[in-house]
Amino acid sequence: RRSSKRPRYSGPPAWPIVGNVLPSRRVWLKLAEYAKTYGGIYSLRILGTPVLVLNDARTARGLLDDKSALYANRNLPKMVELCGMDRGVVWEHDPARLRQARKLLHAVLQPRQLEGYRAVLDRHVAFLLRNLRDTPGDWANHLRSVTAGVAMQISHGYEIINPKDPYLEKANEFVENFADASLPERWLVDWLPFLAWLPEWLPGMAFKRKARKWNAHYTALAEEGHQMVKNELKKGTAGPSLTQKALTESKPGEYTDDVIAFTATQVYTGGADTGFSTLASFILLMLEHPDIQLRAQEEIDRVIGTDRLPSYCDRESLPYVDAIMTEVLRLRPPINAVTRTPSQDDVHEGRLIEKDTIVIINFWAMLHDETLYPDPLAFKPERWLERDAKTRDGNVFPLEVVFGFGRRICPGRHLAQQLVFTAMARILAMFRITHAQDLDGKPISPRGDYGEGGIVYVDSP
Ligand code: HEM
Repeated sequence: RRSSKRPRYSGPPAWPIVGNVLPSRRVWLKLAEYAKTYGGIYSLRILGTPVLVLNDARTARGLLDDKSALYANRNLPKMVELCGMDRGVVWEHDPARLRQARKLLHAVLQPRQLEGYRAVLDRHVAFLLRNLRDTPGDWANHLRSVTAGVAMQISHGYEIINPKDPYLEKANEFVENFADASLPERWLVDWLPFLAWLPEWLPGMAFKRKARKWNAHYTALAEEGHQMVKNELKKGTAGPSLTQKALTESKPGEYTDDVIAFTATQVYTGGADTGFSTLASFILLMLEHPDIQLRAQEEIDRVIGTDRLPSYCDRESLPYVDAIMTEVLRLRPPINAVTRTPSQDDVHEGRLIEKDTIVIINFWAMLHDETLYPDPLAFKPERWLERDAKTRDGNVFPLEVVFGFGRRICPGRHLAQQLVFTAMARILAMFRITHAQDLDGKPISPRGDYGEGGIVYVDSP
């Protein structure tokens, strides 16, 4: 494998055989720390697998935007494959199926198409406001419901009325399984794929039984959702959705049933928790920064008045609220890192990047780069009102970074901004976010612990 004489990117020293050892918790922090010594792009080797880490947005663009075809794949973790979770979008590795899936998502999630869902979005945000008014202590669940509700409405036209809805519970179970299966540090089989060939009855093979169970669960969920829309179409009651559009408006053979079913299911995977994570971070940050909250409320009162609620169309006239959204996503990106892999050997800046290298895109490091954002751990929306020459550069503006790069850029980025902006602006217009109080009248601080998975959200509000 090491036959080429071309130099490779250097990186931290590695142990023989095992190579570099990374922490199992918050690996992006360690990777960002290494960047201080080894720069915006450096290499690691883990159990013989070459790994390249991208820590700065300009370097990432040079690879992922400029050579987008070469870096369009994600390396497929063996556990994800065993679970059949490579069907859909995120881990889809069949180029023809991926093309269909991305085209379908684009057909529904591009800004012009989203206008058709504006009323759906406003209705779900209205439920959110009502729920927050009635039971504010349950704010995290209410935030979860709004993002889940919008995602399901768009994927299947499915209206969640009851939070204990059995289809929603199944979808949530899938999201958990999906996040678990995607964590490479959890599964030895990701690093030693031959384990997948050993019989299931051997000790240490529990992962195979789990994979079989999760595979069946995912298949049943995708088929159930798909069948539900087909039945509604037969009855003439199907509302607009990605599945309805694909089944009724596409040319024959444009999308297979299988691609439609799994792509629709991944709208929920991609959209529900990322939106929840962002809104939960927003609530916690507003609680910590009452001065910023007040300034945003003053802006809303001045620009919108009190006769109506702000909407997405007001984004340009509410620059401070917009800046809050940007800064929440910069400081607490819901996805801290993702991976890609080159489909063949590449030479970049005179250095060899071998085919099948795991390329880690470390969004966290990019969004906390102190040369771009001084005092990077502080929440300062005003950075985005007075953007200097460095941060005015679209290459490094957080909303151009946090949704990824190249061919696998987040297809839900327009929907995400519409939903998150509308919810933030309306919450600010309607409520003052303050600490709950205990029986003695003392303020209770939420713990606000962030989880560890692929999507990082507040586990214990
Ligand atoms: C604040 C909200 C969101 C953030 C920060 C976010 C961020 C991301 C990122 C970083 C990626 C990986 C991009 C890459 O590899 O370069 C991604 C992929 C994806 N996102 Fe989002 N996302 C958000 C909301 C959504 C929504 C609302 C949807 C669906 C409606 C969605 C659907 C997807 C899908 C399906 C993928 C996989 C695309 C692929 O692999 O080709 N996301 N997102």
